[in-house]
Amino acid sequence: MTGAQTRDEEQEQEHHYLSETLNLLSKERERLTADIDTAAGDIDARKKHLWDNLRDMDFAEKANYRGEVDLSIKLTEHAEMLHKRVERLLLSPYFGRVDFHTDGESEAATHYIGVHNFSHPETQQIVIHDWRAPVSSLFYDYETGRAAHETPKGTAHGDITRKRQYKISGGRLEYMFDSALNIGDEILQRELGESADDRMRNIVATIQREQNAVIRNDTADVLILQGVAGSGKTSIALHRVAFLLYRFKDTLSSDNVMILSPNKVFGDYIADVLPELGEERVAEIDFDRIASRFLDKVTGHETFGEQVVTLLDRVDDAAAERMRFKATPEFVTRLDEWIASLADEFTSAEIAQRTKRLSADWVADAFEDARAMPIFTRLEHVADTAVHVLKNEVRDRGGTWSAADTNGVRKQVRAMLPYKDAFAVYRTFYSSDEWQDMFRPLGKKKIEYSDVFPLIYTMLRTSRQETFGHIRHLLVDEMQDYTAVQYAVLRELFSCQMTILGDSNQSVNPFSSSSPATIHDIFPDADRLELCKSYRSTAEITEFAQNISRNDKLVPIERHGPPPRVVACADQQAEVLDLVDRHSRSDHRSLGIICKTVAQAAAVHRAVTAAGVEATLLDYDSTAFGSGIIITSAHISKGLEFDHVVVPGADDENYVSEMDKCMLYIACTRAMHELHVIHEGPPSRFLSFAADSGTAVVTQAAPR
Ligand SMILES: Nc1ncnc2c1ncn2[C@@H]1O[C@H](COP(=O)(O)OP(=O)(O)OP(=O)(O)O)[C@@H](O)[C@H]1O
Repeated sequence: MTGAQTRDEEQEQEHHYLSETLNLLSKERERLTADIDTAAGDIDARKKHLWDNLRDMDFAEKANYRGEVDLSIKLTEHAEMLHKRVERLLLSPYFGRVDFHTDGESEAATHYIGVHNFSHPETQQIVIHDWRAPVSSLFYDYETGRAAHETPKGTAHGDITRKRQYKISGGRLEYMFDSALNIGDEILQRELGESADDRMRNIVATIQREQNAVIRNDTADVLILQGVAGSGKTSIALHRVAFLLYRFKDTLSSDNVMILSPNKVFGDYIADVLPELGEERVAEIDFDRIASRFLDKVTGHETFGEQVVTLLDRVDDAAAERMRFKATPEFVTRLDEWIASLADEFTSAEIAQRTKRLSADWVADAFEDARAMPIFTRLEHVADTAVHVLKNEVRDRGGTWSAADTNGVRKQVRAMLPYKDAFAVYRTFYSSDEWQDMFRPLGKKKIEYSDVFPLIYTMLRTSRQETFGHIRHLLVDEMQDYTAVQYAVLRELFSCQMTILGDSNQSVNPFSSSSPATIHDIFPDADRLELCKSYRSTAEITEFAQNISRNDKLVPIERHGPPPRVVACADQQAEVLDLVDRHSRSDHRSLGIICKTVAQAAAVHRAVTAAGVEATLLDYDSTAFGSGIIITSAHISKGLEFDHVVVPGADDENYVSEMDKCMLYIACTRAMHELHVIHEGPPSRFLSFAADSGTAVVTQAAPR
């Protein structure tokens, strides 16, 4: 009875605290709205004044006035940003509370934790702590009992006397839990049980301790994160970016961060996480865009997607061998050695202009002086110096110097190296008998994907190129799909901190994937962390996927749902339509129909839309994720997730190779709540476990 009363009292206190907080936030919103309106009026008035008096102002006055207008605009933008934060806090001001009794103090202090910091406008006391503040680590890293956190005065030791979690939506307290543990399972279970959103969402209220260690690692220059499917790698990496932006706010801004994502759809899917965390979106790039930037004027080239499509269609042993050859760190070493040896092929010769000459010795000295430069930049330097010297001599004697003279000198210097450009250097790398089969262009003007990054690397190492000098943190997702030479390219382009994450079980190209150990060899000083708990899927779906491709380190979350279904059917299209119908009658929102290839996905899309169902096809040209029913290939579905997943075409003739097995694994691990795998002929060999292990319901579709 007393306990119940206490609980009631506590509930009342919490409701009271919430309404007080909302009150303060509302007042702050009003104040900011008024500030923004006044500032907007002020800017308009200043602009008008400037316009009306433009003729009477001198240059300095105009510049001064414009500076003031710019400053007012910046201040207004800042107020608008604060306004947005307050609006967000009004919906859900906080999600956690920690009461911490610092040693030597008379009582415990209560700290509420939310997505943003908020201080009382009059007393300046902190009402809500930003989740990234040092004190908030008490919430993520400790159970009740002894704990410590950093303060400006040093480490504060003491006891956590209470930990509480809240779910507040639309400004209403939906539920709260006291938990002695790290982050109580109940809220986590509820969050995970919800429907998938159209976009990736933030997980700030339920970050787990091992995930927090990744987020708050602020010392690693390069951090390599291996994590099983659904372990929160991508979410955690984005929270880590938000944390670093907060932690280093004086030196790091969103303009200095870039995400290297597998494709544009994925970029769109994750685009909201940082804004939800109060940070601006950051720039994105993918390897295909890097390839276009360097190669568009040099040669046509296969894309990664095209390579995957070709491999899924048919594995050509010779092509596989070429991929393997170019995927290793040793290959980069050989290419480096080859590039370093180019200087030995330079033969200095006399440079002759109409009336003047420079001796071969002069050229050799100029070439030697520029030894720190990449070879083609070095040649340009020699040519520039020669032009400069000769031009001055000619002009000193009253002669004239023309563009043709400059070109003539350049041509002569270029001819001292037997290679016209980086492409010629790269082709010659394969001229030995031993390696000549390793370079096989796809026709006259197109190179294989496996040559794309070796060639770009050769370009970067043989002449100075524009790099991403302003980027100070690069996040690389799907690390297993990139080869050593791609990492070497990244190192040339980005001399900055990196967070590199992926899962070796989800490689899409078995001939050119990299393990965390290989990547660690490339970045020997990197910190290596691992996430083994899988959060996305029910335990049943995770167990099913484990049977396709086992990872003994994986720990499934204890969340249950219906067992996956393996359905034999006579008419696959009809079965897909049945499942679409069944999904539309469920409480869940998203359905992913994931095929092995884009061509298969396009065929299913045609059939489904012909039956009047609205669905989005995601192929290699897609740029946005979309919502509702999505039909795509396993490769494109990487990183995405859906409430329900249907995998059509799970026949033995379709899923047969190691690469197919990877695709099947990726497709199945996209499901959060329900998984249906369907086949018309004999089921794939990778599903043979299903019939006898009891990890799935194996059924025959009802006759139609
Ligand atoms: N601590 C957490 N609290 C709530 N949800 C979580 C947590 N960690 C992960 N999740 C959820 O698990 C799912 C998988 O997360 P995410 O996509 O970041 O994982 P991943 O390791 O990148 O997956 P994959 O490699 O399979 O694409 C998401 O729905 C995410 O919200």
